[in-house]
Amino acid sequence: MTAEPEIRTPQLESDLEGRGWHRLPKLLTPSDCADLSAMFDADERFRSTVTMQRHGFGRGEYRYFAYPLPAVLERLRQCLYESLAPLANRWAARLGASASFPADLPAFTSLCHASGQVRPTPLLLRYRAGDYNCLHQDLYGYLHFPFQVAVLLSEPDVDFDGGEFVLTEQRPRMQSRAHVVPLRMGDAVVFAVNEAPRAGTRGTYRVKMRHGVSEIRRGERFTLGIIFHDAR
Ligand SMILES: O=C(O)CCC(=O)C(=O)O
Ligand SMILES: [Fe+2]
Repeated sequence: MTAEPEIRTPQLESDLEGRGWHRLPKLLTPSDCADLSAMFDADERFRSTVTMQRHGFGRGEYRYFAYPLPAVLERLRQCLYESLAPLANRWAARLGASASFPADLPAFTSLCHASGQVRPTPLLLRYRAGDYNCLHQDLYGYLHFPFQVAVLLSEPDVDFDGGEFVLTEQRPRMQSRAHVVPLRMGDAVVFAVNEAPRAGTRGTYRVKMRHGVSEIRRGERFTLGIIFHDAR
């Protein structure tokens, strides 16, 4: 991990408000990326494996980590949570939600566990030529943190072609808007899990976000997904 991730709050906040995503360049070093990708075959690290085509989720494979998480992931998850929790609370207030997110991840994890969401959600994804990830949301129960993070672990144009990270914003009474997030190896994207508040001329409205990955045309693409709420 590159020291402590540099999170510039005003930029993060205005990006998430304006378009639902913010890029964190070089969140992980190339050697962290290689170590994490290599973990894909370490069965003892994972609690379950999903073959996406079996569920109509797309094509490719992903694996949910078991607790305890690898040290670099645990540290990153805690540190990102702490940076994002104040904004999560501001969003909850604007969306009229009663949720209040504690300042640190162990406290939020305790809330998840108390409401029956006990299984870890961070995951490793592997795509090969022809694979893709359909637009979706990562909601795993009643409690959900409004942001999640994905870190690209492979290098575009070198390790793979295609495989763009995409997001859509579904806006009330308007056509959906699409985003393609430019990522290099080690870069991360912070994005809204579900609903994002947006300032309109007649007050705040809600935008529904979905994310996915376009088809990989060549090679192999790994991603680390960091979701903060645990699953039922
Ligand atoms: O592979 C990707 O870039 C997207 C992964 C994903 O869906 C996630 O991290 O939740
Ligand atoms: Fe996802």
